[in-house]
Amino acid sequence: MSRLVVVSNRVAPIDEGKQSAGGLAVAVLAALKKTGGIWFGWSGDVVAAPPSAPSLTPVGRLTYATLDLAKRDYEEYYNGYANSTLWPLFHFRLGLTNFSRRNYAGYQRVNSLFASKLAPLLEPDDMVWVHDYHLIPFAEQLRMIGMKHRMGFFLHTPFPAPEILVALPNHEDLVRALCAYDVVGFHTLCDLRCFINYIRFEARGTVTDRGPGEGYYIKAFGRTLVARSFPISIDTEPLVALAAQAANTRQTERLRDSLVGRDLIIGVDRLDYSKGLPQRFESFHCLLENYPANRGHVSFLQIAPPSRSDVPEYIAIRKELETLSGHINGRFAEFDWVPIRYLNKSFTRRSLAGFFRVSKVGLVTPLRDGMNLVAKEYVACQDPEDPGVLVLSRFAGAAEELDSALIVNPYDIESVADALQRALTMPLEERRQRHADMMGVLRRNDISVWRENFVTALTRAPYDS
Ligand SMILES: O=P(O)(O)OC[C@H]1O[C@H](O[C@H]2O[C@H](CO)[C@@H](O)[C@H](O)[C@H]2O)[C@H](O)[C@@H](O)[C@@H]1O
Ligand SMILES: O=c1ccn([C@@H]2O[C@H](COP(=O)(O)OP(=O)(O)O)[C@@H](O)[C@H]2O)c(=O)[nH]1
Repeated sequence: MSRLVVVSNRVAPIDEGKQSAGGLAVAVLAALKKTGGIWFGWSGDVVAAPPSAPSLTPVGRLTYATLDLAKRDYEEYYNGYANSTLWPLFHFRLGLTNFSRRNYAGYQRVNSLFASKLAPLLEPDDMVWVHDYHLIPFAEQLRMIGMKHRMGFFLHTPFPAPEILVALPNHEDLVRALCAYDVVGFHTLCDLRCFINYIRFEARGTVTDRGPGEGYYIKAFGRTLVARSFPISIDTEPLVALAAQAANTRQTERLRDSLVGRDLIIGVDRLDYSKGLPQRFESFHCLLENYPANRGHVSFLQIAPPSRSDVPEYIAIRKELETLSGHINGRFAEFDWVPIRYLNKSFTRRSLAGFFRVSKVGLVTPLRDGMNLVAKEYVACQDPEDPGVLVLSRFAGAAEELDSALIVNPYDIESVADALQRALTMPLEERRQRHADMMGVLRRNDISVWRENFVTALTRAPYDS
């Protein structure tokens, strides 16, 4: 069997005890732990003079190969083109999308640099699996320096509708670069459809259906590849076990004690404008206004670790949420009850598992999200005898599979408040049924299935390199 070489911008913290707030790192680590191989990417450090060779750290059957970024690369590639151009555009936020030629050049430069550093580590039989929008040109760059491996790409964000993508000055170059892979994977059928439509109507390529669940053959820009949806998931059974243990840890007990019998609504998200946090806070406000019996009886815990804190839009959303939570707490708090507990810090998976377990409602309301693993984790952490209810945005990739959640439109503040009220008062039998349906989904499609489906597709894909 070929060795798997995974390439992503974010590599999970090498100290596994540390929390890694970000679904890609969580999911890729879970997938790679089983197969072994190399995980290549940015170390997370920004330094004046990056060393020329990657630093190699073997951990069991897995070797981490990481590179530091120079300040200029961090600004132009990561903060710039990846997170100020592609991220907002791929989340359908044209109004927040900034484009500069300088950042685009930085993006290409880092992709080329990373490809040149990975090439010497590759063995002839390796399969290369590249992740996410930071690294779209990676395969093209590897092929330019003569690498002939099978190469797959998985996009962890949504793929935008072609009408939005064409606003990007270099959209054609970007999609041409995607076509340098042998397999291109998306979370949902909706993302896949957007890609197919671009190929058909903008790139004038051909698209052939491979049959149910198998995706499409794409012929475009002189190459043949497979495009398909592979909904990412969680390591379901270990998380179920962790949550059962975490139900009685000291920390979980402290949270439970602090509630003194009140119901808890929980949200856990990187502090990102795609997560719909201001609208979520407004919906909780609306719940307290429209259903006053909840005042003094329901608390909302929002965990929001800061993310991409050098990008101006992320600074702005942080300020906005501070104002909003202060306003809502000022309006409703009592001497013995604070409606919103808003925390800008991250927690370990174990802590989160316990917090999810004691929460009556999991509130996951992004305006757009590739998948949203928190939605799946919340469900897996419930007590099947007395489960909480997931309230889930229709715009999270997870909604395609978790249709037994209460599905909401996060822009419709009042209807989210209604869904919260319904969740808080839902009869036990209905909660159990919805939970069992969703657990069925999470057991059928866990992280191993995601990895195996992708790797199998890559092994069998047309290979014209
Ligand atoms: O690496 P950062 O800039 O700190 O950001 C963290 C990650 O955020 C994004 O995660 C996405 O991947 C998840 C797993 O597939 C998915 O559930 C979620 O909907 C996405 O937002 C980003 O795509 C990753 O590259 C980042 O590492
Ligand atoms: O304090 C935190 C907050 C989040 N996470 C994890 O970070 C991931 C977030 O992934 P998701 O797909 O929900 O969103 P992303 O941040 O990747 O956009 C999930 O596995 C969370 O459990 C964590 O470990 N600690």
